[in-house]
This record gives sequence, C-alpha cells and structure tokens, in this order.
Amino acid sequence: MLSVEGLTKKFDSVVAVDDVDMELRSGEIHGLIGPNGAGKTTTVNLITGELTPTSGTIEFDGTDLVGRSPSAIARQGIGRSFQVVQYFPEMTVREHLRLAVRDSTETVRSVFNREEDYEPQIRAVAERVHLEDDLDTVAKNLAHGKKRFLDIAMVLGMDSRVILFDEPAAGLNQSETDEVKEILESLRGEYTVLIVEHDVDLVRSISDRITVLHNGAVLTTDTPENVVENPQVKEVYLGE
Ligand SMILES: Nc1ncnc2c1ncn2[C@@H]1O[C@H](COP(=O)(O)OP(=O)(O)OP(=O)(O)O)[C@@H](O)[C@H]1O
Repeated sequence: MLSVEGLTKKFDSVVAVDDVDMELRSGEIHGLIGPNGAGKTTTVNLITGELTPTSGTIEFDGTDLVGRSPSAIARQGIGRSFQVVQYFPEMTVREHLRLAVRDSTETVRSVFNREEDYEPQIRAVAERVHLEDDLDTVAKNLAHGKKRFLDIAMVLGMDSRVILFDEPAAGLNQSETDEVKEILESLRGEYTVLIVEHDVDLVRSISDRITVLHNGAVLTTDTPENVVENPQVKEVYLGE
C-alpha cells in the first residue's frame, strides 16, 4: 500500500538515506530500527513530505507522493507523531482532540457544526489512548506519558490510514511503555503502522516485520525472530 523505492537523501556530502526500498503492507505493524544516525527520522520525513528526496519514489495506493506538501500527504491519509511531543500547553485534551477530529473532515458544513457534534468522536479516541478521564485537563498538567498518549490520539483523531510513529516510547517509564505497546497493538489490522523506536524489545514484541537501517541503507527486512538472529544486525546494532 505504501512503498518506497531507491529512496535517497543527501545533505551535501552526507548520504542520510541511501537507496532504500521498503514496503508497508496494509494493516501491518512495521518496525524501523538502526543505530543513531542510521537514517530513520530522515526516512519518515521523506515519506511525510517534510523533506524532498534527492532521488527515488514514494508510492501510496498507486500515487507518487514525491513533491507533494506535508499537508497534502496528511490529507491523503498518512499521519505521523513526532519524536518530541507537540502540544498546546494551555489547551485541554478535549480541545486538542476537537482540532484533530475537525481537521480530517474539511467540509464547509463542519466549520458550522456545533461543538457537541464532535463529542462522540473525541470520546472514542480518548478512550483508545486511556485519556477519557483527562478530557478537561490542560495539556501542560498531563504527566509525560499522557502527553505522549495525547500525541498518539491526535494522529488517530485525524483519521489517517497509515501512521508513522517516531519514537513513541521515548522518555517513558516501563508501565507507560507497556501502555503505549497496548495502544499500538490495538491498531494492528485497522491502520498500517511504521514505528521508529530505540526500544528494540518494544519493536520486537509488536512488529510483524522489521527493517534495519545502517548508514542510511537497508541491512535487512524480515520477521522480528529472524532480525534478532541476523549476525549482521547483531554486529551493527544489537551488539553495540
Ligand atoms: N538537516 C540535516 N542536515 C545535515 N545532515 C543531516 C540532517 N538531518 C540528518 N542529517 C544526517 O543524516 C544522518 C541520518 O540522520 P537521521 O536523523 O535520519 O538518523 P536516525 O536514524 O533517525 O538517528 P537517531 O536514532 O539518532 O534519531 C545523520 O548522519 C545525520 O547527522
């Protein structure tokens, strides 16, 4: 459903992403791992249109995404979360979710709809990320883990079909990480998910397949079991 071929991004002499082929199959959870500087975030930024590839193609349901703006790509149904959670400190969880839910509908009518019309959607998304009791809490007062859940909720609210998560467990404690894992697992089949994550145990436990990047290039794409047994992967990544 989403495939990149020959994807390359150069920053002057640095080849951040080097001839990457990767396919996200419909409904799968796909892990993207690799040592620091391997090109993971650059790959995500190329898919979402924040960066333009030096060469290569990015095809989503038969359409080439290269050259489209980030907002056009988001409208096509590709959502993302960021490494550093983005939120409005003084806005409540409900207000955040209202923005997310509203963005996806984009009709003139939706602008004039009453606020209450969004409540069922807001509540459904909040329940999904365990924030149903925090709808009236302003974002700055949420615990760090819950800020991360809010970030995930914003992407879900936007009704994307593909979601790219950039380090969804960054800075979380073990119980928060377990909650993120549960939330991500609940997306399997319903969304196509790419997860960039340093927590290899988390990626292993929830991914259907994993792509390992090293120096911008694909080392392997395989099942979690095979990836962790791959000697090259052990050498460049797991054994570091
Ligand atoms: N805007 C930029 N200008 C110059 N070089 C860049 C830029 N962005 C990334 N790079 C370089 O490209 C390479 C890949 O970076 P990238 O952030 O994609 O790696 P990563 O796998 O996401 O790393 P990390 O795990 O540390 O987040 C690195 O060598 C990085 O220094």
